Amino acid sequence: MASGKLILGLCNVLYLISGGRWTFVLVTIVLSVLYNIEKNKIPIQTPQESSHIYEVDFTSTSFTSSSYIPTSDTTITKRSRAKRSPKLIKVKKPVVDSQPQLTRTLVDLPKQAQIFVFYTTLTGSSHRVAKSLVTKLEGLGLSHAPKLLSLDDDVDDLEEFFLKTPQPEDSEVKNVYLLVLPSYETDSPIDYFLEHLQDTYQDFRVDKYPLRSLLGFAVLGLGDSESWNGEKFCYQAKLADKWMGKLGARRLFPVGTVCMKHEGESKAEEWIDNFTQLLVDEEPFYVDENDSVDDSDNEDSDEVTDSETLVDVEEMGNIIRKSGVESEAKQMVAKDSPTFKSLTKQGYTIVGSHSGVKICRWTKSALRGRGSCYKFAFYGIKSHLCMETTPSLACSNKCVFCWRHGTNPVAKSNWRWEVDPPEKIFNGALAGHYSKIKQMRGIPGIQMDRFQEAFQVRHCALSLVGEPIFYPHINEFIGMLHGQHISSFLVCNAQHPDHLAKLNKVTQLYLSIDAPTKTDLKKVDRPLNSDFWERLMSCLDIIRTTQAHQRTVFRLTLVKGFNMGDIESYADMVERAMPSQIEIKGATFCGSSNGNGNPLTMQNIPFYEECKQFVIALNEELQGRGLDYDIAAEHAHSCCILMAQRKFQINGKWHTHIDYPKFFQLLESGEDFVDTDYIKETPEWAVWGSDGAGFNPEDTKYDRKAEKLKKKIEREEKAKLEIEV
Ligand SMILES: Cc1cc2nc3c(=O)[nH]c(=O)nc-3n(C[C@H](O)[C@H](O)[C@H](O)COP(=O)(O)O)c2cc1C
Ligand code: SF4
Repeated sequence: MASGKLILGLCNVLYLISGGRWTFVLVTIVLSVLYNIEKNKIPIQTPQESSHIYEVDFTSTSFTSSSYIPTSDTTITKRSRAKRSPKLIKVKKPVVDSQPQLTRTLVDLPKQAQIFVFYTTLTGSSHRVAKSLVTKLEGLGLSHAPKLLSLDDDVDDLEEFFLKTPQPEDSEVKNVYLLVLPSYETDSPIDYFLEHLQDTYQDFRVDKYPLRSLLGFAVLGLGDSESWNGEKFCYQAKLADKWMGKLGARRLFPVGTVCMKHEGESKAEEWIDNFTQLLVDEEPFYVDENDSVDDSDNEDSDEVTDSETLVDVEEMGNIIRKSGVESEAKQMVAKDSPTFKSLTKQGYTIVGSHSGVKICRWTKSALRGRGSCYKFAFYGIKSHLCMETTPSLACSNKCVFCWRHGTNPVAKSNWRWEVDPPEKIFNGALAGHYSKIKQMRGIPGIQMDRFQEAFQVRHCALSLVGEPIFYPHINEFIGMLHGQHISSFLVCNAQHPDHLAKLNKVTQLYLSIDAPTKTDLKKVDRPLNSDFWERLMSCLDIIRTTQAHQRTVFRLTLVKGFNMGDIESYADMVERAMPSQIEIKGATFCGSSNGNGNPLTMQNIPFYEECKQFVIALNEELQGRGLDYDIAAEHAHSCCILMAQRKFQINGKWHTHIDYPKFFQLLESGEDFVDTDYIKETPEWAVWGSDGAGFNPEDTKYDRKAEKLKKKIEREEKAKLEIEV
C-alpha cells in the first residue's frame, strides 16, 4: 500500500517537472523499477558496490562492447545552466582489456606522398621559408613535385583542402600537408584559417575526422619570442597543429617554433632539414591507421550534441555579450597591425578599430572644378560633398579586382571582433574626412567656394572597401547620417541575406552582381562561404520582396575573361530581383598581379566600347523578355552606363536623379514611400547617347582631361569601326 502511494506521488511529480513530454516513458520505467524493488528483483546499489554503467569512448570509431569493462569511476554532473538541460554523464577513457589490433602500413614516402606546402604571410618571411622548404623537397627527387599554396590567394575555398582534401589520381598516392604559419596577436587572415579548422571540428553535420585521409601533416611556426614570449610565442602555429590533429590528421613531425628575431631563418632551415631527412630515412615509416585522432587535451570533451543544448545564434550573441567574452575579442585593424600600416599608407584614415574613410580622387577633382564622378551624372551627387567610408573593413569575399589580398580582414558571416559604437564611427569618419579636405587647401586650383562647401558632407558612399552591412549597428549608423541630412548609398556584396533583410531605409541600395553563374562567381569573388550562390539568390529574393520599397541598384563590374559572357544568366537575375536600376561599370586596373594576389592584368580591363556592347545586348535580352528596362545614362570617363526601369522615364525624359530634400521629407514623415517618390530629371548631357557622354559642360572648361577623353572616345570609335570591318 505504502509503495503504491509512493509510486503515484512520484508519477505526479514527474508529470509536473517534465511538462508531460516524457511522462509515458518515465512512468513506465519508474513503475517497473519500483515494482521490481518490491519484488526484490533488483538490489539497490550502495556506492561501494560496482556500477552497471559502462565506460564508453564516444570518439572511438572501432567500438566493440566486449573490449570494455565496467568501472566504478563514473560521476554524474548536473549542468549549471538554468532551464531544462540534459544530465551529463562523465566517463573516463575506456580501459581496453586487450591490446588494440593496429594495422601498420609501410609507406614509401618519396614515392607515395603528394606534398602541399601551405603558407600565409603578412610581411613575407613565411613565404620565404615556405619557398625554401619547397626547394629542399624538390631536391629529394620525390615522385610527385611539391605544391606551394598561399592560404589567402591560392586557396579559394578552405573546405576543398581542409574538409574534403584533393583526390590524387593514383590511389596509392596520399596527401601530406605542411603548414608554414606566422603568429599575429592582432587580427590577421590566420585567425580566419584557424576558425575554419575549429568550426569544422565542431560542425556536427560533417565527418568529425575529415583529415584522416591525409598521409600526414606538420606545422612550422614563425614568431618573435622576445616580444611575444611564453604562451603567445608562435601560438597560432601551435593552434593549427592542435586542430589538424583533432581533425584526424597524423602528425609526422613535432610543430616547429622559430623566433625570426633571434634565430632567424637558420633555425627554420634546421627544422626543414630534420623534417626532410625523415622523408628519405632508410628506417621504415609506419602509419598507424587507428591512431589518428588527437585527443591530447580534453577541453572539448564536454561536447554535448543533444539538440536541447543547441543555442540559437542570436541568443548565443546575447550570452557572449552578457558574459563579457566580447571584450576579449581582437580588434579588426589594431594600430600596430600590418593591415593598419598598409591601409594608412594608401591614404585611408582608420576610424576606431574596424572602420575607414578615404578621400576619393573625384572629390579632389571636384574641388578643383574638374568634374565629378559618374554619380553626379546619374544621380546628382557632387563629389566634393561626398564622403566615402565603411564601418566594416572586413569582407567575406576575396574579389579578383580588389587590391587588398593578403592583408584584408576576412570572416564568413559572424562578426568576431570588438565592436565600436556607431557614434564613434560617425564622428570619427567625419573628422577624418574633414581633416583630409583641410590638407588640400594648398593644392593649386582648389576653388574657394567648393572648398568651403566641402565642410558640410551631403552624401555618404558606404562602399569603400569591406562589407558595410556586416557592421552589427549599421542601421543606427545610417540613422545618424540621415539625422544630419546626409544621403546614404550602401553597397553590399550579396552574401549576407539576414543582414540585408533587416536593413532600414537607405537612399539607394546596391547589390554587387559580380558574375552571372555559380562557377564564374566563384572565380571572380572567391567567396569564403561555400553556399555563396544560395546566399546571392536569397539576396535577390529579398530585393524583390522585403526590400522592394527601396531604390535598388544592381552593380555589375565587368572583367574581361571573367564575367562578360552569358547575358542570359544576368537577365535571369534581373528578372528574379527586378532592381530599380542597373549600373554597369568596366573594372579599373588596381595594380599588378605580383605579390598582392590580384590576378588581373590590363588585358582584363574592358574598353568603353566593349562595355557599351555588353549593355546593349543585356538591354535587348531584358526587353525581349518583356521586362520594362532601357538604357538611361552614361559616363564614358568612368566607363559606366546606367540602365533603369522605364517607370523612371516621365514624358519621354529620364528621371534617374534624386530629389534629396524630398527623400528626407518623406523619411521624416514616417510614411511608406518607394523609389519613384523622390526622383528628378536627368540632365541632357548625361543621357545615354548625348554628345557629352556624361561629362558636365560646366566642368569641361576647367578640365584638361576632357580633351584626353574626347581623344579616347575617338580612338575607341575608330577601333570599333576596325572590329566591324
Ligand atoms: C603586429 C604583430 C603582432 C605579432 N604577434 C605575434 C604573436 O602573437 N606571437 C608571435 O610569436 N609573434 C608575433 N609577431 C611576430 C611575427 O609572427 C613574426 O614577425 C613573423 O616572422 C611574421 O611572419 P610573416 O612575415 O610571414 O608575416 C607579431 C608581429 C607583428 C608585426
Ligand atoms: S560616390 Fe564614390 S567615387 Fe563618387 S565622389 Fe563619392 S566616393 Fe567618390
